[in-house]
Amino acid sequence: MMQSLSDQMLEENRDIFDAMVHHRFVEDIKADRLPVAAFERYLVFEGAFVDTAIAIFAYATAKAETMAQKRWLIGVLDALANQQIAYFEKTFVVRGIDPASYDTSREDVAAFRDGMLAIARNGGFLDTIAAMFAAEWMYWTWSKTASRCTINDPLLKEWVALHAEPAFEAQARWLKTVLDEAGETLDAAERKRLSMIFGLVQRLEIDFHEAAYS
Ligand SMILES: Cc1ncc(C[n+]2csc(CCO)c2C)c(N)n1
Repeated sequence: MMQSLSDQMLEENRDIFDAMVHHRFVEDIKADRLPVAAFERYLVFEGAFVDTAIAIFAYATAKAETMAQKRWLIGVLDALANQQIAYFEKTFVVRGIDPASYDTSREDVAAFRDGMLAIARNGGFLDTIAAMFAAEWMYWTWSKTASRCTINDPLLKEWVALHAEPAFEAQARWLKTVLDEAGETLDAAERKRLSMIFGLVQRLEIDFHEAAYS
């Protein structure tokens, strides 16, 4: 039997995926030593990215092939706008963070945003699904481990818990299933191209998470 497309993507990009799930940002969270300044910088960059994710999933919704896919993606959009964005609105108030005083146009942060947006705007439906599978499978993987660690900052603990919970797992698994079903009828070149998107996203993610430190 042919290997599933998602397994092929994970296998071909194992080194870069492992580098991201063991990034110092992740290791610092697991050891409960993420510097406050790094967390707050990350929160501003990440809040801006969640706004971008709404645009990415809106492109995916427009390009979806079936009504079942559109219905699922509209659910994702609802969760982004009403749960994820709400988390940032609350967090910025509680911590007295002014997002306008941070530079979200810096190169590493912009490269992630523009790279993800370009895939969604210029690519086909599966390109966006591959990119978001890369982003979400990676978050779910490290958050599952980190959620079992002691995290003293309640807002950081909440953010990690959000990505370890069943609703987020279901979202990551949905992306995986879409890829695996489509992958059965794709030729080797197309499967390779989608796998390379997975790798590109991990590289952009590594730089994005490094940006929290400077
Ligand atoms: C930098 C960065 N990369 C990946 C995720 C994972 N993630 C969590 S929610 C969401 C969008 C739709 O569910 C994505 C991609 C993140 N939050 N931030």
